[in-house]
Amino acid sequence: MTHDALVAAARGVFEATGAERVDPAYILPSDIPLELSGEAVRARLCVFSDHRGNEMVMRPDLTLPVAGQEAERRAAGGDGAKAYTYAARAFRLPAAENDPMEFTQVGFEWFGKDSSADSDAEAFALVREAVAACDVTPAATEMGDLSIFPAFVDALGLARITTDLLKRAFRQEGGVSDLLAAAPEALADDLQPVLEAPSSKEAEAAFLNVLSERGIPMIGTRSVVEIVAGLRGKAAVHAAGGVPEAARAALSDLAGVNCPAGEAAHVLGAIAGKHGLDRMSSAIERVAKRMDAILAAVPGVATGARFRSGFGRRFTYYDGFVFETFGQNLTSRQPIASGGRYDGLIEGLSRSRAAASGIGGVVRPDRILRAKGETA
Ligand SMILES: N[C@@H](Cc1c[nH]c[nH+]1)C(=O)O
Repeated sequence: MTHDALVAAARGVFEATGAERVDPAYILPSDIPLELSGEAVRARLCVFSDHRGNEMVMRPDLTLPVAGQEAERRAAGGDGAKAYTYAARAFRLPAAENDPMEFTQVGFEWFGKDSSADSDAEAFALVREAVAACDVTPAATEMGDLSIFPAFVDALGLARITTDLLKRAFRQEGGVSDLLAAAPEALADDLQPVLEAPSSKEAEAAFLNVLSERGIPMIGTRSVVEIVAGLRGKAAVHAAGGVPEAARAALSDLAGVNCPAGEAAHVLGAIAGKHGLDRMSSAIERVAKRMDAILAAVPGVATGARFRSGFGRRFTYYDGFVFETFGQNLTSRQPIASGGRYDGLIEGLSRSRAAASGIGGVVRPDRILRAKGETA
């Protein structure tokens, strides 16, 4: 199959569901993709300045601009369940040397459907149908659920500031282990003005000042806003006595979960039981129901599918079920298909003027070609 034939095959699967075809804005103001991309994608955004000097980004995926349109539509009074589909170009600096900077994603986004284990499974199965239509055999599948960690943290009954800091740390690769590795220490004296600043703007200015006095350039992919929020959070947790030992033990058990997907609910349930976290049961039940529904819809997926508790941070809009499917001849950073749930995104993008559940998925025909050992 050629690249065009793969696009047509995948598109046929998504259009057969009756979803509406869309091709939203190519160019977005940089703040939204910067805020909603995980560190791995943020470092790969194609950024430029427009004629007024505003920082803009070529869309790194289709979920963001499609959800942006939907947020506008709902904020203007639109409602109901909506399904969209696209076969469209997206832009990212390459994840591996042989990845293109501009590529096609064929996918769909559903808004306002009920958020349930069954609709999670339905979305996953639809992506797998598109993969099958491309005549490629998946080599492996990874799954995760970004609602599990916050649910564990809530069940621990910690101080609000500690809860917030842990949830924020979870969004960053290695963030939780950094936090749990050692009790948070008091911050260096020269950072006191950052902590004492009356507003976050002044705290950010104070932080930049410390960097320039220490002669440290501002590099890396974390924004000043995030760094300052992290520093202030850490200091507050330190003042509150750090993360209690029992919570550390529960969270480090959770962080280690990496098991066959079919065993995930059992493994999570055992950890919750061991640490006396009864309030976890509904989140874990959903993992169990979802897996049953996936196994029923996609026979054979059980072999080679894994569940990892830390999986799924390429975009920070994800807040529930997430998955990636892999093929041959590609690295672990190059899924041929991926997707997930983002029930909070419409509310965030519309600044709380609207709310709707969301879930979607894509296939990458260029990578499928490579997985099949063919060239474009
Ligand atoms: N936009 C995601 C895939 C996705 C679509 N909908 C939900 N997730 C990506 O590019 O990886």
